[in-house]
Parts: sequence; C-alpha cells; structure tokens
Amino acid sequence: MSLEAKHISFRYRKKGTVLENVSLTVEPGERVGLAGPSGRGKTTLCKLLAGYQRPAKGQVLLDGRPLGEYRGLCPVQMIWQHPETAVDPLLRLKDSVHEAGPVDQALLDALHIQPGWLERYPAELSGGELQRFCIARALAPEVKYLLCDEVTAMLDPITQAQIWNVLLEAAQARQLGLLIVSHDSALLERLCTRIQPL
Ligand SMILES: Nc1ncnc2c1ncn2[C@@H]1O[C@H](COP(=O)(O)OP(=O)(O)OP(=O)(O)O)[C@@H](O)[C@H]1O
Repeated sequence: MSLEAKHISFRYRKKGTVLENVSLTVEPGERVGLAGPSGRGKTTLCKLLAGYQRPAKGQVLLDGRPLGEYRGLCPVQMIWQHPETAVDPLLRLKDSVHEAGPVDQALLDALHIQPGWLERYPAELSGGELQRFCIARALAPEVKYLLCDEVTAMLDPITQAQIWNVLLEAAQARQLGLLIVSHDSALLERLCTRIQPL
C-alpha cells in the first residue's frame, strides 16, 4: 500500500503557484525525509498528502486509489509542528485523544502521558505534553502513513528523543510509512531511510 503524490501542482489563491509537477512516493516501512528551504511548500505537500487540500493538477493515491475514496479515519495522518492547532480547545484531552478510537494504555505510557493530564484542557498543557497526545491519536490502528511536519522542532532534546523513539518503534512494528519534514539535516540523516529534496 504505497502513498503517492503524482505530478502535483498547487496554488494558493493569494500567493500563486507553490508546487509545480511534484511527485513523491512513500512505501510501507520507509522513512522519507522531506528537505527544502522555508516557503518551498513542504507543509503544503503534507496537507495535500493528508487530504486537507486538493491539488489543482495531479493526484494523491493510496494503494493506487484516490485518497478521497477512503471512508472513516484517513489512513494518512498529519502531525503538526504546533499541536495546539490540532486539538479542540474546548475538549478535555481524554476526549480529544479518543477521537480516532480507543487508545492503548501501553502507548500512553510509552509517551509518558501522565493520567492527570487526561482531565485537562489543551491550554493547561505545555507544547511537548500536548504533542504526545497528538501522536497517540495519530497512531490509531487504521493509520498506515504519518506525515510528521517539524513535530519536535520546539521541544527539548529529551522530549524529542522520547517522541522519536515511540514513532520509530511504532513505524517498525507496523511497517508504517513516514514522511518527515525538518530543517534539521542531522535529525533527518539519523531518522530517515532516504531524503528527498523539494
Ligand atoms: N493558506 C495560505 N494562503 C496563502 N499562502 C500560503 C498559505 N499557506 C502557505 N502559504 C504560502 O505558501 C508557501 C509555502 O508554504 P509552506 O508552509 O508549505 O512552506 P514550507 O516549505 O513548509 O515552509 P517552512 O519551512 O517555513 O515551514 C509560502 O510562501 C507560504 O507563505
């Protein structure tokens, strides 16, 4: 079940063309690093691959089928740099984390999520604490691909290491495909099976 962007072009109404004839394939178990200067369109490509935006030209295919044909939880999930933009501010974390279905206690433990945090609202957690919930939610069993857009850029080194350990273990155990966006080339070298410049 490969994830493919085929000859994608995209433009924002006010900005003009951002991506022109871009192709990218991620296979199960692959960890592809997406590198490129600021403003090149890395986040935009992730949004297209996750189905948040539609390309003006080209297609996003999962296992050869357009992503839009899949029903229920999308098998391609995006994890954002700023987790506060990815959770409902009015929901307690215990409700947000279960939006994609029940979450395994072992996963919450591996992410060092303290039981008391579940009762809190997003504004009552730090960015690193909140990001752990976003990762737990993104690792729902139906998910096959994770698009990790600068997911640890604002975190301290210990939290970064904990989060990447969990993501890499899950990716290996479940043969998930990962697309990893980062400006940190050393991080990409360490994490990725290959790097694709944009
Ligand atoms: N909603 C939007 N409307 C108009 N222009 C946008 C929108 N979102 C992004 N852009 C523009 O599209 C271009 C690509 O943005 P994008 O966030 O995809 O780049 P990026 O490579 O991820 O950048 P960075 O490395 O700085 O995060 C930028 O010039 C940005 O200003």
